Amino acid sequence: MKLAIAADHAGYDLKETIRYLLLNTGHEVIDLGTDSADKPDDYPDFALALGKSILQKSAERGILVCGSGVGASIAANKIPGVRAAICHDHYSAAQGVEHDDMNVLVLGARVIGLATAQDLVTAFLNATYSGEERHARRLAKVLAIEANPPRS
Ligand SMILES: O=C(CO)[C@H](O)[C@H](O)[C@H](O)COP(=O)(O)O
Repeated sequence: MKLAIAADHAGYDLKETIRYLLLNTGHEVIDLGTDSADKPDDYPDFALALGKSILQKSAERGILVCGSGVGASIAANKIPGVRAAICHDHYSAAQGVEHDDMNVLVLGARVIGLATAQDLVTAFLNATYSGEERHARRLAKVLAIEANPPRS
């Protein structure tokens, strides 16, 4: 699969490990930074770059890493067309795709270990959106909110 991956300084080490794992399992990976754990930077910059790669279809799905996964999730979900979720368990990483058409998996590098991260990435990548009527109906409602968000 064609994937984009990005992290801030707090997620850099996990991002690099996952990137090599993905390359070793035959995926095409666009690395959108950051390039160091030592230089503090800002997660919204990487969430934006990754979100753009999804919107522009340079990547089918994305993996985003920050310290907790919270900030990156918040930032990524501001981008129309991005459906990002922080996951800590296998069920959510798979079901988020199957039911909700999640296209960005967000990981908290200061929260989960490598084995869990690997399991979540595998669950995310092996899952496909079911498109069943009830899920399509709910997703259409999500997209309607995105297209016309309440302003007050
Ligand atoms: O976890 C995060 C946001 O939810 C990000 O990794 C932040 O950048 C985190 O706050 C980094 O903290 P630091 O003290 O600047 O390393």
